[in-house]
Amino acid sequence: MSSSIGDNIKISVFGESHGKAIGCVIDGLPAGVKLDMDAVYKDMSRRAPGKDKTATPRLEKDIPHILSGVLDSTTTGAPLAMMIENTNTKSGDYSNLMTVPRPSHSDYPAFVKYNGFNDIRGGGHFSGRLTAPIVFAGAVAKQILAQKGIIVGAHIKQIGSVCDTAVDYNDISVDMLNKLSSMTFSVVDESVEEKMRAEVEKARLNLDSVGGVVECFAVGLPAGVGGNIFDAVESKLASILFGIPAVKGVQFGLGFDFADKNASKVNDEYEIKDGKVATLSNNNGGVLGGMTDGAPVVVSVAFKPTPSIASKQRSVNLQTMQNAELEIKGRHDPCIVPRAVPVVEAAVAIGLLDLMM
Ligand SMILES: Cc1cc2nc3c(=O)[nH]c(=O)nc-3n(C[C@H](O)[C@H](O)[C@H](O)COP(=O)(O)O)c2cc1C
Ligand SMILES: C=C(O[C@@H]1CC(C(=O)O)=C[C@@H](OP(=O)(O)O)[C@H]1O)C(=O)O
Repeated sequence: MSSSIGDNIKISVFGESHGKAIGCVIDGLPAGVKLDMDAVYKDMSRRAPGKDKTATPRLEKDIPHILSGVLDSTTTGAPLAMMIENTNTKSGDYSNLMTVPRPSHSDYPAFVKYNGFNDIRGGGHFSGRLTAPIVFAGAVAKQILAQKGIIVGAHIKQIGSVCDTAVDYNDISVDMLNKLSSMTFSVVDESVEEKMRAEVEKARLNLDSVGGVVECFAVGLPAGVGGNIFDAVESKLASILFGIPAVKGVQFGLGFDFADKNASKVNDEYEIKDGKVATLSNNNGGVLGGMTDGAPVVVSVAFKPTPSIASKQRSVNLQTMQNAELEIKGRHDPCIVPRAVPVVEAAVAIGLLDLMM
């Protein structure tokens, strides 16, 4: 299993959802970075489970215990190891799933790849719970980026059929991003929150789940960050974003919406603004030729509906090799998207920091 990423900042994530603990080791951090632990706790609690009806009822405090690499709240330059205890597991809910895999979860391919030795409880190492250490690493990365004038923030673009207000990709303010990063339900137009919550509640009451999109922005990047071909900003960020469980689509700028357009309508033309080169629009999401062009980086991330739903589904019994019916017990997110906002911010911050070191 490869659970490590990064060229300059190397991050390794460990643990299982129902094991003793989860955590990460971050190697390559500069020494002397004063960490604002309140900001770290804030991001951890934005993601933490058990908060409200849009989330799994599994309540975890998700307090990060730093084991090494930080002294007097300041990085020492040694690997930063961090651990979060799992305190609220109900493993009995998973007893039938090793023989009857859940549709659209990792159960079946993991059973085949690991010869049935994988820990299936709570999704094991494949669980969305492993995004807690990613958020921790991202909170550290965001603070280092902020010292360079780079701010990352994201919002819930869509849940089911309900959309947040469209953001002008060429006019993204630091104030808006800081506000989004301080919210537990991050939307630009606060009047859509109730409708989004209703969409999740409708799915939950129907013993179902619902998908959505998180849109993330990074402002303050100079032009020329990134590289060509496989070192492209898009390649780096996508490889981290696709490591988030349930992510099934990543697009930069207009992404798939470019397909039916003519260049004359969507090219990002240039102008000189305050003596500097600037683009008149930002349909490319701030990336050209794999490098930043100085406009905000804009990436949208599609999440599928949570696979574990309470209604009856068709599956198979891997012991008898017969068709089987499956009723999933347990505590699942009726929608992953609200809790995934800080996870997407973290993935983008980790990728950008790695590119900039
Ligand atoms: C924050 C977060 C919470 C999640 N919660 C659940 C959950 O409660 N139940 C579930 O079945 N899947 C949940 N998932 C998604 C599964 O972990 C994911 O669908 C599964 O590992 C299969 O991976 P894939 O969807 O990327 O193919 C969650 C994902 C994230 C990021
Ligand atoms: C615990 C978290 O989310 C879990 C992610 C998850 C999955 O299959 O991905 C399944 C559920 O696990 P359990 O059955 O143990 O409650 C979620 O609660 C978390 O995000 O911290």
